[in-house]
Amino acid sequence: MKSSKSSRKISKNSSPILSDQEPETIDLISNMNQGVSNILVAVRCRPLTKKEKEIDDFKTVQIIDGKLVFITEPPGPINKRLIENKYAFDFAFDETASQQEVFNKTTMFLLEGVLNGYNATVFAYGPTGAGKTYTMLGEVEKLGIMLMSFIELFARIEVLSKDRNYTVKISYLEIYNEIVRDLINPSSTCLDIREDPDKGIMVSGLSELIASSPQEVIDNLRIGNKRRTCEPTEANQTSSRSHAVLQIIIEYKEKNTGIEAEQFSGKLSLIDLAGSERAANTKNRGIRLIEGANINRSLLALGNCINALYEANLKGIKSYIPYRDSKLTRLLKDSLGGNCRTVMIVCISPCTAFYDDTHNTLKYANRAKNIKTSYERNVVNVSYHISKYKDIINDLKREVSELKNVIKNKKKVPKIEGFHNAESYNKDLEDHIIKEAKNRNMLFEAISLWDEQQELLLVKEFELNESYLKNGIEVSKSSSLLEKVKKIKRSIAEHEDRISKLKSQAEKLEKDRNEFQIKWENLPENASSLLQIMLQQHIIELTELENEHLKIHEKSQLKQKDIYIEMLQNQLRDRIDSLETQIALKPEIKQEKFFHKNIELKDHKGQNGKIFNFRLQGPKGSESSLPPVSPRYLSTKKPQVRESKIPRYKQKYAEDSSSASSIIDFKLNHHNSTKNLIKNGPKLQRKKVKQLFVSNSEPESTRPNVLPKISDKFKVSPYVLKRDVSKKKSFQKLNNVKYGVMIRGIEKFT
Ligand SMILES: Nc1ncnc2c1ncn2[C@@H]1O[C@H](COP(=O)(O)OP(=O)(O)OP(=O)(O)O)[C@@H](O)[C@H]1O
Repeated sequence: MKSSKSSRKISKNSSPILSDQEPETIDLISNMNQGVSNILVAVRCRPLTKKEKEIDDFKTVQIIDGKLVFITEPPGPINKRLIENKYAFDFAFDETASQQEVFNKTTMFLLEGVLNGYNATVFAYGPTGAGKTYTMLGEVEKLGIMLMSFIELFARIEVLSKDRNYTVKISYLEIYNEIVRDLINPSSTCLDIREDPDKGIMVSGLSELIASSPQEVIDNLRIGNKRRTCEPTEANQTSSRSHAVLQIIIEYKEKNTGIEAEQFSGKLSLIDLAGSERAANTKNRGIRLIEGANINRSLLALGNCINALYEANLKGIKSYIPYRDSKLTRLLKDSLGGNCRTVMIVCISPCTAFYDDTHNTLKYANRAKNIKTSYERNVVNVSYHISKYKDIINDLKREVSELKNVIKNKKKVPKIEGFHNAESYNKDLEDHIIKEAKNRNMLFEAISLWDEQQELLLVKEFELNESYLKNGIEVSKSSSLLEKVKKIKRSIAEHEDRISKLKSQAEKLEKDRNEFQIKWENLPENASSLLQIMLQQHIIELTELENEHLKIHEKSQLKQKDIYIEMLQNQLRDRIDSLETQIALKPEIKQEKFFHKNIELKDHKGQNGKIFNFRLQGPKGSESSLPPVSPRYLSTKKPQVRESKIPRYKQKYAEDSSSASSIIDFKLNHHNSTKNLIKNGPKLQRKKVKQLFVSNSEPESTRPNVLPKISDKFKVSPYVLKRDVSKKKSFQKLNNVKYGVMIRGIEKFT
């Protein structure tokens, strides 16, 4: 099925719905239809809750004239006087605005477009607990925009069905921790976002439900919402931790036009974004903190796209919009910049505690006001209707006359010696440029996908580790996660395969490119310099492309590092909690000594050294239930080893010896808990790991007595492999300890 797009504006006069609208909405719609603006930004301020009123009933937000928002910084110990800022928006709703009023002014006018083959998006943005879910989904007696849209759409379809055959499809997904999940059919996990040349942005494998009544949709939405990831946070008891995207696809064909009728399709995307939040406010830890980081990252990416669209608009140029920076922005690509009308409902709270978030949100929204994009109708071309032939013939005529002009101009070019050769070289070079650009694009795309999978792998492994911590030896609870991890690893391997093929293709193309210059040696100077310029320009473009990609790649690498650091912090926190519990339970263990030691393990050539931190044990007796660390952290990541003549742990000890950490000075024994894990734990672990303990024979004074630094990724695991006695002995000798440890993959010790 091929598609074509035709630009057509909805004329104000032909719009039956305009008569239903408030006068100010009519102007805004008319502006949008004329391309004066493409995004409508409305602010909605929720009332103070009962609890908030009890603490402090000062309101930081005042709404004036339905458009102006005044925000007042609450007086504090430093700022005694009130500082006020003012912002103007298309609409500003105060706490008294009803759900119906918000719907009528912000969403109702989009429905006509959607029923006529245009795209529209409404998203609620704002800090956690500011009223996004209330606005989009609503409550039992106070239906939100999603449900009201359905009721209104079906009512209109009933009227329009006299002349048209309509099909309504819905999909409902969430983006949680950068993973796309189907909320209607949850069996399909980790969906991929793709760009289809015909259909535009699409989520492969996402289920689409054909709906015949609003009730059916409402029922499905309710079920979907129960599956949505919600957790209580400090700021909101039922905080949505994911971005929920409901898409309504409306397809229609005119009746009585036979099979040649065009099929139009309009899409309404209704999005309840997860709350923007500051970690300090929410006091989130562990997985919540990672969620928060992911939420903020995707909202930041959304902000960056909005900024880039704004800048492009200001300069009147087409520039790079970083849609690829997050799943959310990739999904919203055709809902922000392209063929779409967008409404942003900015939810804020007047509560003093929200002041900073509210102000930042208003600044963010203020930028979004000025975006302008192009608005086109979607036409799926079943077979062009006879009435469209005229347009096509006119287009073809224009093309023929342009081509004629090109030929005429070419004839005017003076003949120069060697020009014929130059033309054929020119053609070869052009073909080559196209090939090389395609190859680079595919390579960068493959690397981006690889990056995404790596990020996903980190998140999943973290979840797996959390699951071990929570469920201990219950393998079944982790088995689906293990499956996912395996699947992701397979996908990473496939991407790596593809990347290596594309890289060798790129190398070959680069070689061909260098050979071109040799061929041009016999050409007249002006012809060869023309070709040189073309080649240089091509190289510059490739470099730009590469730089752009590198930026994206670097961001992803940083993101991976962030996730990794979060994981380690979390593990460390758990371990400290556990230690503290131990201490509380067994005060007598405080007397004993227990310490960490960094040991560098090298391969048989004395290279590829890895530093591992081993827990060195004092006398037996006390037991610890310290949480295990995923074996992956030992095996897959290469630690950065700093070059130094003094052994690292001694260096570190020398630096830190004065700041002794009391926690590490306690004697703790992992032996029993680890033995249990090995005995009862997942097969995988049983096979791979066994813990050996190293008795201390170091003089007391050289013991490192500080916690390992977070960034030293590989210091924390206590897992080592079973190996033969001779190797253990050589390790003992080397490290001056009684028992040695070995890691799989390291053949010998030096
Ligand atoms: N306009 C409003 N009128 C009355 N109550 C509201 C309004 N907006 C929000 N609330 C109430 O405020 C609370 C928080 O709202 P909501 O859950 O919609 O916030 P949110 O922005 O979706 O938060 P999160 O991002 O954490 O999911 C809810 O109890 C909701 O009922």
